[in-house]
Amino acid sequence: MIQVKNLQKEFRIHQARAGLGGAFRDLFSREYKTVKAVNDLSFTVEEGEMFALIGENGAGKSTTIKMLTGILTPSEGEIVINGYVPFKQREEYVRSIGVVFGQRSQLWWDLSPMESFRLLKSVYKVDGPEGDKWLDRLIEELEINPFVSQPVRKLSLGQRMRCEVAASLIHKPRLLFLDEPTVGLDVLVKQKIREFLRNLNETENMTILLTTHDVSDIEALCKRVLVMDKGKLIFDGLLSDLKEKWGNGTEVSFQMKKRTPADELRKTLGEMPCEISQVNEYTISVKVPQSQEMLPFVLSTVMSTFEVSDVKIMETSTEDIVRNIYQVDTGVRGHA
Ligand SMILES: Nc1ncnc2c1ncn2[C@@H]1O[C@H](COP(=O)(O)OP(=O)(O)OP(=O)(O)O)[C@@H](O)[C@H]1O
Repeated sequence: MIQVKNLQKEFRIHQARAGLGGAFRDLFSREYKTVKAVNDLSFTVEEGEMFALIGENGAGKSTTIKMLTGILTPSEGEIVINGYVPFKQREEYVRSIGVVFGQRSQLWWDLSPMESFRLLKSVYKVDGPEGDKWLDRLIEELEINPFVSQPVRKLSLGQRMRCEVAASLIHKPRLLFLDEPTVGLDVLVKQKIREFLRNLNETENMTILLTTHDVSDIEALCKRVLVMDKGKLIFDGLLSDLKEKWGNGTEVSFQMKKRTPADELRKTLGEMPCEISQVNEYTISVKVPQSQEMLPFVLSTVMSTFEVSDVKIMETSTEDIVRNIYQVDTGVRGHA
C-alpha cells in the first residue's frame, strides 16, 4: 500500500547574522543553510498494518507525514501510495486517505461538528444511505452524539479530537494518518480513541499510521514501529524487537523456599550471560539480556532445580526503551 524509496526533504533556511550590523548586512545579502529534515528514508507498508513513527523533536516525523499526505513535495526519492504519487496526484489521492493533525483542526470553528460532517460529505460525494450509515457508526463508536450539534469552539479538547477523527473518516478512506492524535488528552479519552482505532483496523482492515510522543499509544496499538533520528530511519521492526534491541532485558526475581546463595544459581545457569545478584538470603535477582531466547530457559532451569515459592518478572517498559534510544550516543545507534 505504501512504498517509500530514498526519500529526502531539504529545507533552505535563512541564517540571520548577529547584531545590528549583521541585520543591516542581511538586508543586502542573505546567508542560507540547508537542513536535511528527511534523509534517505525507505520503507514499505502492507494494507491493514497499523504502525507508529516515533522520534524525538525535530527527527523528521512531521515532514515525513506531510510528504506522505501530499502537502510537501520531496526533494528527492519516491513515494507511491495506493497507486498514487501524493504530491503529483493530490486531488485524487486525498480522496483515498484520512488525516488527523492533533495540533490543527479541520472542523469549522463556528459550526457544529455535524454541520462540518455534512459539508465534508458533499465535498467527498458520500451523500447516499451508505454514507449515512457509516457516519452513524462513527458517531456511535466515538461516542460523540451528546455534543455533535454544539459549535466546535464550545467543545473540550477531548470532545473535539473525537470529532476530528470522525471528520477524517467521513469518506471511508483505506488509509488513515494521525499526527499526535492523543496529545493533551486525558487517559479516558485516549483510551476511547485507541479502542476506536483498533476496532477500525480490525473490522475495516484500514491501514493506520500514527506519529506519537506517547509511548502508551504504541503499546496499545502498534506491532510495528519506525524510529527516526535526525532525518534517518534507525529502526523498522516489531515493538518486541525494539524492546529486545534497546531494552535492558528482563529482570526476574526468584523467591526461594530455602536460603539459597546466588553462587548456586550461577553454577546452575552455567555460561548463560545473565547478571545474578543476591537480594536477600531467600531472594535472587537474574537479569536476562536477550529475554526472548533466554527467558524460557532461565525460568525452566531455575524452577526445576530449586524450590521456588514466587517469581516476579519485570520487563523494561517501552517508555524506558524510547528514553534509551534517545540517550545513547550516535555510535551505538549506528548499529541499528
Ligand atoms: N518549513 C520548514 N522550514 C525549515 N525547516 C524546517 C521546516 N519544517 C521542518 N523543518 C526542520 O526539519 C527538521 C525536522 O522537523 P519535523 O517537524 O519534521 O520534526 P518532527 O520529528 O516532526 O518534530 P516534532 O516532534 O517536534 O514535531 C527540524 O530540524 C526542523 O527545524
